Amino acid sequence: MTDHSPPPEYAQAAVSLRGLSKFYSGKPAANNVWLDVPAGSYYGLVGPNGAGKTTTLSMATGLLRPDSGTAHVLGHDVWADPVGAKRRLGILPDGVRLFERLTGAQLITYAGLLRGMPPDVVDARCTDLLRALGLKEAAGKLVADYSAGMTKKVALASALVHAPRVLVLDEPFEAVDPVSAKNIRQILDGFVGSGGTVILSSHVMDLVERTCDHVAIVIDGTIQAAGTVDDVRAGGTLEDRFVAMAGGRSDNGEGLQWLRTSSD
Ligand SMILES: Nc1ncnc2c1ncn2[C@@H]1O[C@H](COP(=O)(O)OP(=O)(O)OP(=O)(O)O)[C@@H](O)[C@H]1O
Repeated sequence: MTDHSPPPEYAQAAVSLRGLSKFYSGKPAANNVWLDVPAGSYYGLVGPNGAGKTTTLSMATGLLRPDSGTAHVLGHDVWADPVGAKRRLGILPDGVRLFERLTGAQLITYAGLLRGMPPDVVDARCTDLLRALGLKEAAGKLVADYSAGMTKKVALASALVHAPRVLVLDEPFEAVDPVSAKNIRQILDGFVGSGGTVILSSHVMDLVERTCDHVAIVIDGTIQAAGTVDDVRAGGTLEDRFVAMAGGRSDNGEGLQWLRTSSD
């Protein structure tokens, strides 16, 4: 029988990435990524467009098979023991593709039943989640008719219904209004407060700085800095550190003079 017990070196980490790489047409989208996300942390993953955040998170959660390297979730190898890893994971993937011909309530119910949960527990949690995320009125509406923010929220509810211990969220606040964002932050705060781990990617440095206790900066498919937010920002702001590392462009829109001169 295969032994799926966690190797001791991964026991303390919620997520451990070891040498994860993915190449497209010979170019690295993620290049030898090593990262330990401590259990109970609120971990931000930041980086410029195309840096490899989605690729890394997809490999870490079993959505994309790496060319090399391993990913463990609470000690369970995502590829060798997918059931063990995925039981503990809630995922909000990039560019969420959902069964849009279901209503919001049906989608959350489907996610719960797929996890093998008893129907009465699914029902109760579905009601709680719809209320907590402000979707109660839209429960009977087709997801196809949801706005982008509502879609994000129903996808988050579907990721939460089985009470995972690790949440991996790709751009959870994108397209979400400020009231809903605050609402989601409170839910995530409570989740981390009870010992859960949140990993989120975001382009909003201010949000990461205010919300997360740890952060990793990804540039060109590699982790350039990782640790507590205070360590990584090193006395400045996270945005300054990010821009310095990403090599901030200062061409001031040169080459777009035509945009500034009107012929009328
Ligand atoms: N399926 C694919 N086929 C080919 N190239 C890909 C594929 N997926 C990603 N890439 C490339 O890999 C690199 C990393 O992409 P990725 O989506 O991981 O970046 P990201 O940091 O999430 O970007 P963003 O912040 O814009 O969402 C990019 O250069 C992208 O073009």
